[in-house]
Amino acid sequence: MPDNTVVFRTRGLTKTYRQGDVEVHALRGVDLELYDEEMVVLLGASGSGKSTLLNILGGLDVASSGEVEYRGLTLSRASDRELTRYRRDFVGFVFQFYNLIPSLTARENVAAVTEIAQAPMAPEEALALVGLSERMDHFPAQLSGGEQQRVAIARAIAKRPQVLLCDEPTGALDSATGILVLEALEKANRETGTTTVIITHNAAIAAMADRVITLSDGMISGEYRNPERQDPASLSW
Ligand SMILES: Nc1ncnc2c1ncn2[C@@H]1O[C@H](COP(=O)(O)OP(=O)(O)OP(=O)(O)O)[C@@H](O)[C@H]1O
Repeated sequence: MPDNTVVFRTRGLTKTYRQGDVEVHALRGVDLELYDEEMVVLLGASGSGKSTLLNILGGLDVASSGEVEYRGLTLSRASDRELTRYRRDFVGFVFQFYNLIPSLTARENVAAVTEIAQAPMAPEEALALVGLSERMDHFPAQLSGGEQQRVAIARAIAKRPQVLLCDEPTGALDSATGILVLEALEKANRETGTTTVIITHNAAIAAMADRVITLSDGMISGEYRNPERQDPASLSW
């Protein structure tokens, strides 16, 4: 169960992209708390700023103004070197496209990360957690899209990250396959206690979260807590 320890706190977060003379205000003052072990779904229309926010939380990008803290570490004032260490030690990422290395098996794709982590799971344990014990020696081209995404989840969780940031993890999948991927994320969150953020424009996914945050035009426009989390198997879209 999530507790009330704050993991992330943002204050007045903005991000402005400049393209020639045009300024795009991707984030326009985001104040947010994320708590230890919780499962958050971040909903919003295309262009609302979801990926921008996730990338700043994950130390892949920096804000234009405002503050972001991760357990007391001020990411908004961290050096590139500190951000690299933060990402390596604390953050797992899952993206819409799986970014697996085609010449390595599922097990080897996961091992490529666990070899450089401090106290990782065995690749076999991470792959079992996402239901892929029978597919460990397959190459990405021999796996379905949903299986490849589950390998990507195994790779992200095998280093036991404190936070798991998922950007449209089911965006490239049909609904039945997407649900298997969400089940893998649900199980990983439940069994490892990793604070998990899933961004999506698919409102049906919100029911599996502890808490749902909505972004519109670069600002938080809504937030609520589900009385209980729905099993992803019961979702449909
Ligand atoms: N590198 C960039 N340069 C310029 N503008 C950008 C850049 N990245 C994002 N933007 C713009 O910032 C705004 C927010 O983009 P962002 O990708 O965060 O939205 P999103 O909610 O994740 O959208 P989607 O669901 O389509 O991925 C959009 O208007 C986008 O065009």
